[in-house]
Amino acid sequence: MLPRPPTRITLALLKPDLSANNLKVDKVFAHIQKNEFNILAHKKLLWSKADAEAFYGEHRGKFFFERLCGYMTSGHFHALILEKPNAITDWRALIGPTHPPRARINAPDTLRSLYGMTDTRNSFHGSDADETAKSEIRFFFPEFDIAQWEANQAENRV
Ligand SMILES: Nc1ncnc2c1ncn2[C@@H]1O[C@H](COP(=O)(O)OP(=O)(O)OP(=O)(O)O)[C@@H](O)[C@H]1O
Repeated sequence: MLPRPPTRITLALLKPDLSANNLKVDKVFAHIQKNEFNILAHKKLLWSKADAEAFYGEHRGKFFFERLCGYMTSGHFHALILEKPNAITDWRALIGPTHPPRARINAPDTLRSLYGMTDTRNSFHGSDADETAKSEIRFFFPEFDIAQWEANQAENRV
């Protein structure tokens, strides 16, 4: 049997504005399947202000920080671990530019173009690098054994 190509993992969020609409959530999940991501874990969460401030701590002090934390605590949202070769770049390509109005002009087929509302309410998140993905996965899924996942990857390669 041929070895499977190595895969990567990323943390994806379907933010509260999108998660409030089950029809949209179903469409996004269909899109995720169609683009051949493997969903390794999935949970629906409701954040406290402290949770939002902890996750978005790097943005503390920026003009949009309070708005961002208010938005992320406004309702339930979905967190997913997605797996695929190039999961990080593929998921970020699928969701598109951070700002939906720009996405509608420059990347009209992306999820933020289709579903995002404003610069803050942009409906999705995706990790931007391997190390960030791991730390974000630990934040949302402390029970997910990254070391074990990496060991399984290495085994599949021999
Ligand atoms: N100029 C802005 N005005 C309002 N909100 C913003 C602005 N820039 C970023 N945000 C909000 O802060 C979040 C985090 O910003 P960041 O720069 O990390 O963008 P990103 O990496 O594209 O988005 P994410 O981290 O959610 O994938 C954005 O997703 C958006 O909700």
